[in-house]
Amino acid sequence: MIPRSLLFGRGLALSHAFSNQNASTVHQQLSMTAWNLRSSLRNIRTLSLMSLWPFNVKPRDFSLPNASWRPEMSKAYEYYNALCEIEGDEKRRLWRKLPSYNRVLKYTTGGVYLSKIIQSKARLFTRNIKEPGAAFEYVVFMNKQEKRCVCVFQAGHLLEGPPGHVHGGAVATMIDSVMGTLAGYMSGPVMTANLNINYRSPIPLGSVVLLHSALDRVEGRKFFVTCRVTSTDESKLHTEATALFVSVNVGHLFGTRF
Ligand SMILES: CCCCCCCCCCCC(=O)SCCNC(=O)CCNC(=O)[C@H](O)C(C)(C)COP(=O)(O)OP(=O)(O)OC[C@H]1O[C@@H](n2cnc3c(N)ncnc32)[C@H](O)[C@@H]1OP(=O)(O)O
Repeated sequence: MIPRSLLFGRGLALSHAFSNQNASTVHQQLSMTAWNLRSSLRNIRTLSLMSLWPFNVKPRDFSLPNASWRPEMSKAYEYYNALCEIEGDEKRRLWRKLPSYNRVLKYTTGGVYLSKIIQSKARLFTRNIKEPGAAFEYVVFMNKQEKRCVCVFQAGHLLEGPPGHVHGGAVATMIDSVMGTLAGYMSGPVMTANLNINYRSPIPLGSVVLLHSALDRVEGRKFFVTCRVTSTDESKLHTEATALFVSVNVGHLFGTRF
């Protein structure tokens, strides 16, 4: 929607210009008015282009550094971010930092199940807490050529399970999300069909860990993925997982299949 002030505000400037007796001032004001009109048209064009964007406003990338990040998180981020600058074969970059938004598409139908209100309020599970650092703070770096990715994850205080440690379900959420992101990056839309997790050592609340995920093999529509959660120096193994992702067509995700 274009604000009324944008459409009509310049008209006021025009009528004001003609009420002025001084010719050179009128000329000057007319030029200004023409400039204002041109800039309004530019704004209108930008607004109409933005209305094609499936989000209300330009989405915020939640995976950029913020004040809640511990030095360990920033250090790991800088390490992998620097890898993104290195060019491999055919001048292609091996590593890529993935942006991360808090919602998928504004108008996914979800078939007959979701009302318009629920659709408009839908937010990605891992990005629905507004306070920076309170829950899932993470960034994913993808290496498509090597079919693997690394996620730097800082577990916030709202993710407590056993006293002082991260809830197993929160760890599973991150594992599923990171493995699913890798499988989806390699193949297009996927759904988790099977997820197996072995918890080897608890993750202290507030600590920073790495999730190393790799594509093991592909059989038709089936993508077998592995994941290891370790300390940032990789000396400690926290969790191991394997999963099967099945590639689905868009109709499966958007509800038209059901
Ligand atoms: C950090 C970034 C944040 C970004 C976060 C963004 C990423 C988020 C990723 C999170 C992903 C999720 O949590 S997804 C949400 C949780 N998952 C779900 O709700 C999925 C529910 N299940 C389904 O919708 C369905 O069962 C599917 C899609 C999995 C499969 O159905 P289908 O498409 O009809 O396919 P179907 O013929 O049944 O199966 C295809 C092949 O897979 C095999 N198969 C199917 N299920 C299984 C199974 N459980 N275990 C073994 N094998 C199986 C079949 O035997 C067959 O093998 P063969 O005969 O061909 O050999």
